[in-house]
Amino acid sequence: MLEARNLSKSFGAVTALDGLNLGVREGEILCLLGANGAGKTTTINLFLGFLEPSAGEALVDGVAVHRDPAGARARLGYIPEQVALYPQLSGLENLDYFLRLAGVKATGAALLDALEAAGLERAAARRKAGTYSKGMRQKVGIGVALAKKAPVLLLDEPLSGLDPSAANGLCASLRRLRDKGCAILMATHDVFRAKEIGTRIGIMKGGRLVDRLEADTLDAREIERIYLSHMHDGAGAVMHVG
Ligand SMILES: Nc1ncnc2c1ncn2[C@@H]1O[C@H](COP(=O)(O)OP(=O)(O)OP(=O)(O)O)[C@@H](O)[C@H]1O
Repeated sequence: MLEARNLSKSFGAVTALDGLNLGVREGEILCLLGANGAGKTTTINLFLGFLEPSAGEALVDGVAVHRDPAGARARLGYIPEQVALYPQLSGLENLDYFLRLAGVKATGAALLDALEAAGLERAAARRKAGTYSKGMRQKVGIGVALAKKAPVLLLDEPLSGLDPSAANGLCASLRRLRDKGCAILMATHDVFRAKEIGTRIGIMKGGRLVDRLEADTLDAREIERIYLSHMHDGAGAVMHVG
């Protein structure tokens, strides 16, 4: 559903992404770990069509993003680190607005169902979004993806700043989406949550994918040890699992 083929991006002299190859299938969660500046957000922005690749291509459900950004975006749900909502509108009205922008028609009942499935209670859905916590704003973002029936979900550091209960709730929503067949790519700094929900984990460094791990073959401490070994040595690509 998601594929990067030799995907590269430079900003002037800075190589943000250097020949990235990765794929995410239906029902998989790929978690990207990496230090600040490793290229995680650049990867997500290339899939979203917010950036043009310098070389290679990003594909969403077989659609090359740089050739058909609107077609690719129609298949995507996106949760940035801070979900921006219109503060004067309720969560329900925000959802309605974003879906109309995406050209998706849904009844009020379907919108409330999507928000409820994303974990936002009905009473809260009718409150102004200006009163929402970060976790509640993210639930509206998940609600958009659910109502759009987006087959692919991109998340950029969605866990940072969430309290443990909100983080648990988000992870539960992501697992449900995965079980329904959604392909999910998530950039995160949280090794332990990556182990908990990831099917696979990619470790990025200096714009390159330097390792790929199968999450269920390693425990969180081993993943952290491997991650730190990459951060602390100057070695190139080492593949622990296919
Ligand atoms: N618009 C831009 N102009 C110039 N350089 C950029 C731009 N966007 C990203 N970069 C550079 O590209 C590199 C990769 O940045 P990116 O934001 O993708 O990293 P990241 O892994 O998401 O980091 P973080 O964990 O801090 O979010 C960094 O060196 C960054 O400074």
